[in-house]
Order: sequence, then structure tokens, then C-alpha cells
Amino acid sequence: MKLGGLIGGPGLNSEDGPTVTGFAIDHRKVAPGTVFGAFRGAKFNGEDFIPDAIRSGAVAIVSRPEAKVDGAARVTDEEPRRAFAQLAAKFFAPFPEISVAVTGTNGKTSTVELTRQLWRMAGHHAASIGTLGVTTAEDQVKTGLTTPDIVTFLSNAAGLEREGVTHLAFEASSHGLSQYRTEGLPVGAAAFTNLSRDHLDYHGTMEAYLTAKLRLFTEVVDKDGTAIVWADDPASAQVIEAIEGRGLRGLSVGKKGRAIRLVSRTPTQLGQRLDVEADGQAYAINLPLIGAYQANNALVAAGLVWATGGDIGATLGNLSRVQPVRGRLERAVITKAGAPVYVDYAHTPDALEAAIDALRWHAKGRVITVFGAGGDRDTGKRPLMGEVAVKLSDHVIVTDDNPRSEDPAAIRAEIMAGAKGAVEVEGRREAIAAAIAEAGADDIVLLAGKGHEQGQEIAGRVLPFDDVTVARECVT
Ligand SMILES: CC(=O)N[C@H]1[C@@H](OP(=O)(O)OP(=O)(O)OC[C@H]2O[C@@H](n3ccc(=O)[nH]c3=O)[C@H](O)[C@@H]2O)O[C@H](CO)[C@@H](O)[C@@H]1O[C@H](C)C(=O)N[C@@H](C)C(=O)N[C@H](CCC(=O)O)C(=O)O
Ligand SMILES: Nc1ncnc2c1ncn2[C@@H]1O[C@H](COP(=O)(O)OP(=O)(O)OP(=O)(O)O)[C@@H](O)[C@H]1O
Ligand SMILES: N[C@H](CCC[C@H](N)C(=O)O)C(=O)O
Ligand SMILES: [Mg+2]
Repeated sequence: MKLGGLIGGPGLNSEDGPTVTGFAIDHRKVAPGTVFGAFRGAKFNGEDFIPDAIRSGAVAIVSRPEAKVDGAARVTDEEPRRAFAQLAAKFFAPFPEISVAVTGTNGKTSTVELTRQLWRMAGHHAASIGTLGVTTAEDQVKTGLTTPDIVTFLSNAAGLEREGVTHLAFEASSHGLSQYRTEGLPVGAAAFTNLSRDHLDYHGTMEAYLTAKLRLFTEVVDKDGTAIVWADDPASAQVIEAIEGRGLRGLSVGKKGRAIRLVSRTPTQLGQRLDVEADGQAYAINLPLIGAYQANNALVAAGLVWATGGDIGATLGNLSRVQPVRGRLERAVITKAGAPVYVDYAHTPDALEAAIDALRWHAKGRVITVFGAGGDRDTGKRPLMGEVAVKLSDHVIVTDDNPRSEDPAAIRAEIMAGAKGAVEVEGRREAIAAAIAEAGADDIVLLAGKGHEQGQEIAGRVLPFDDVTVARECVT
């Protein structure tokens, strides 16, 4: 593709200009023919790297009008990240025929994964992109972030299309939305799962956090697309208002849902029975996953499949055959005393509540909760996580998560400030061992916060660590 064809403009034909070979937002990745996006970030001002990018062969720079560019074509926009996403999408297209996005504080990974599974059961070649990486039926490749950078995202989406993927579900995190990391491609449907406290270090206030999420509905999803809204969340009304403001088709899901109404939920030993009404019909579903939160995500996933052309009866029927999502209420091992040990990715107060609540029904005895909190992330959530854990569990062990650059003892102290009666154990392995040693036959152990993660980040180094493996090692 020639630069003229990409950026257009007066006097510029589609065959004019140098050949565009790629896109980059990091000047170290610029090669001859690259379009460089120069953005102001949290740590650096990408505009400072424009001369370096041009020296490395950048043929065009996308930036704010104020940025100085000498020696390459320029595309200016007050919102250069958005302009860059649109140009990059033009370059990387085509994309899977159907793409859908999920936002919300909790439940994005679970919902995109379940959506992918439901599509596959309907015979489609489906993929998901999110915290677990790029997942297809055959493969899983990690990207490092929930929402990768825009170049990684669009090139992966296009690569999936070349592999024959027709259906793509991706996570749109609030960071990703506010930095225009997942857009440019057509998005046929978007879902909202819930809103609760997280990431206030980045967004500042809950209002700003919600506003970042709302952009998925007000700008990113196609204007003739559909919004699926979990209706039972306190923030749902504001999401519905935004959807109506844009005239989007909306499907609400939940106890208060109109499109998919959850009539009742009955836990069973290995899962739950859901009675649901959709499209004027009643359905009984035996969902092989435990916990109210997993039922919620499963129904939102069904809504996404329905909104993009799936048959609702068949889709709800297929929910009885879904596989568990890695690290979300995953049963790791049963202790010698007979207590099941579950691993869950709860790393917010609300998620911790959902995870403990899910296990409560299954415990004849005590729920023993082990958790910590990540460093270099929202500090205000720490005492709140402590409060929720001690309120809902019978015994709580506060330990380390990913301390990152922070002092682990200081993070634990902030959690302990809200966790009256909890025991503090330094070292996650030691804490897991203590919980397992403590658990009796009727108890359940919950290891929360790290889910599927394969490493623990301490002082800039990632050391191998997997809650499931460690739990098994503590049992043998
Ligand atoms: C706070 C945050 O979100 N930061 C992300 C963001 O950085 P930024 O735009 O602020 O970048 P910056 O480092 O200040 O640099 C500014 C610009 O200069 C460029 N640069 C920088 C240095 C250089 O030598 N050359 C150069 O060209 C950078 O590529 C960038 O375009 O964009 C970068 C590239 O896409 C990301 O790697 C980086 O993620 C950091 C590592 C991070 O930890 N992000 C976390 C908080 C995050 O995004 N998490 C959410 C999860 C949320 C959830 O699901 O709960 C996620 O979506 O993963
Ligand atoms: N619908 C929900 N309501 C409340 N809590 C939930 C819900 N879905 C998931 N959770 C909790 O949040 C945890 C993380 O779930 P999941 O990975 O699906 O969310 P996510 O939004 O992708 O998280 P992240 O922001 O880290 O990408 C789960 O392990 C569970 O504890
Ligand atoms: N997407 C989340 C993951 C948190 C996982 C938890 N284990 C932690 O390290 O805080 C974040 O980047 O905030
Ligand atoms: Mg996720």
C-alpha cells in the first residue's frame, strides 16, 4: 500500500508516495516505510522520538498538530491515538467478519472465553483476545496485557482472519479504551458486565473510570451494532442511557434483563441450574460452572452470540457444555484432609465478594481465603479487599500478590488495615501451605488474585509461580 492510498488528501493519488510497510508506536520498532504514532504517555512523550523515528525510516508521523515533524509526511489530529487506530486498521484490514468487545471491571476474560466457546460449538472458527492472550481452538499466545497495544491488536486480529477465523471476541479494558488500543475494526456488538472499584490510580474517580468504559458504546461499537448490558449492576442505568443516546440496539440480560431474563438460579454440586426467559420462551440450562458470577458472564456471552446472528435456543442449550475458564474458580487439588482448593482471579473487592460467595454454598465448614494485592496499582482497593474478605470468610490469610516495585510488607499492611482478625503470612507459597495445613474435611480453601498467572513479579523480576501448581505441591 502506498502512503497516498492510506492518508489520501488533496493532490495525493492512491498510487503516490512511498510504500507503507508497517505501523509502530515505539520508535525502536520503526523500520523503513513505517507510519509512526507519536503519543504523549504516562512516562514518555512519544513526540520526543519523532526525529529518531524519521532517521530509522518512518514515512509518516501521526501526532498532535503542535508536534514538530521534519522529513516525513504528517497526519495531525487532536486525538492522534484515534487517528492512528483508524489508519492502522485501513492498513491491516481485512479482519474477522464478526468482532465483539466486552468491557466491565470484572468478567471480561470469562465472557470473551465463553463467547468463543459458544461460537465454536455453533461450528464457527472463533478466537478471543484478552488477559489470557490470543486464543483459538488450537492455540494460545500471550500478549502480556489484557488489551494489547493497537499495533499488536490490529495485526493479531488481521492474522486471525488470514488463519480463517470468522468470529472474534476481545476484552476492552478501561486503560485500553482510554488509549484507543482496540479499535478501527468493525465491532458488531459490545457488552458491559459490571462496574466496581479498580484502577483509580489511573482514572482518578469512579466517574472518569465509567466514562472510559462508556466510550466502547458511544464511539467504538458500530452505530448499527448491538449493546448487551448486564442489567443488575448499579451502573447499568448509565450504560443504557449512553446506548439510548446513540440510538444503539440494546439487549439487557440479568434478573432485571428484558432480552435474556434470569428467572432463577439453583446451585448444584458441580454447577447450577438456570431458568431463563428469552425471546418469549422459557429455557432450563444446566451450567457446569459454579458461582452466580459465572452464570452472569455465561448469559452475557449468550447475548453476544445472539446479537451477532446466533440462534438463541441453540446457544443457551450449548451453555450446558462449556468448559471452565482457566483460573476462574478452578479446582486445583483436594487436600489430604479432604478440603477442595480453588484458584480464582479475584483482584478487586467486588470480585473477592463474588468468589467467596460462589464457594460459600459449597462449603459445609469454613471458607479459608488467601489473597494479597498487586503493587503499582490502585492502593485504595487494598483495605476494602481486606474488609470484604474477613466479612465473608471464616478465616483469612493476607499475603503477597505481584508486589512489582512496591514493598510487599507495606502492601500487606494496607490490606491488614481493613482485615480485622486476619493472619498475615509473608510469601505466597508459605501462605498457601498454611491454608492447606489448616483446612479440615468440610472446609474450602480459596486462593484469590492470581488465577491463571504463571509468574510473580517482584522488584522488576518475574519469577515462575502458579497457584494451581503450588497448591498441588503443598498437598503432596
Ligand atoms: C499506564 C498504561 O496503561 N501504560 C501503557 C501505555 O503507556 P503510555 O502510552 O503511557 O506510554 P509511555 O511509556 O509513557 O510512552 C509514551 C509513548 O512513547 C513511546 N516510546 C516510549 C519510550 C521510547 O523509548 N520510545 C517510544 O517510542 C511509547 O511507545 C508510547 O507510545 O501504553 C503502552 C503501550 O501500549 C503500554 O505498554 C503501557 O502499559 C503498561 C506497561 C501497563 O502496565 N499497563 C497496565 C496498567 C494496563 O494497561 N492494564 C490493563 C488491564 C486492566 C484490567 O483489565 O484490569 C490492560 O489492558 O492490560
Ligand atoms: N460478572 C462478575 N461479577 C462479579 N465478579 C466477577 C464477575 N466475573 C468475574 N468476576 C470476578 O473477577 C475475577 C476476574 O474475572 P475475569 O478474568 O473474567 O475478569 P476481567 O474483567 O477479565 O479481569 P481483568 O480486568 O484482570 O482483565 C474472577 O476470578 C471473579 O472473581
Ligand atoms: N489486569 C489487572 C490484573 C491484576 C492481577 C493481580 N494479580 C495483580 O497483580 O494486581 C491489572 O493489571 O491490574
Ligand atoms: Mg481480563
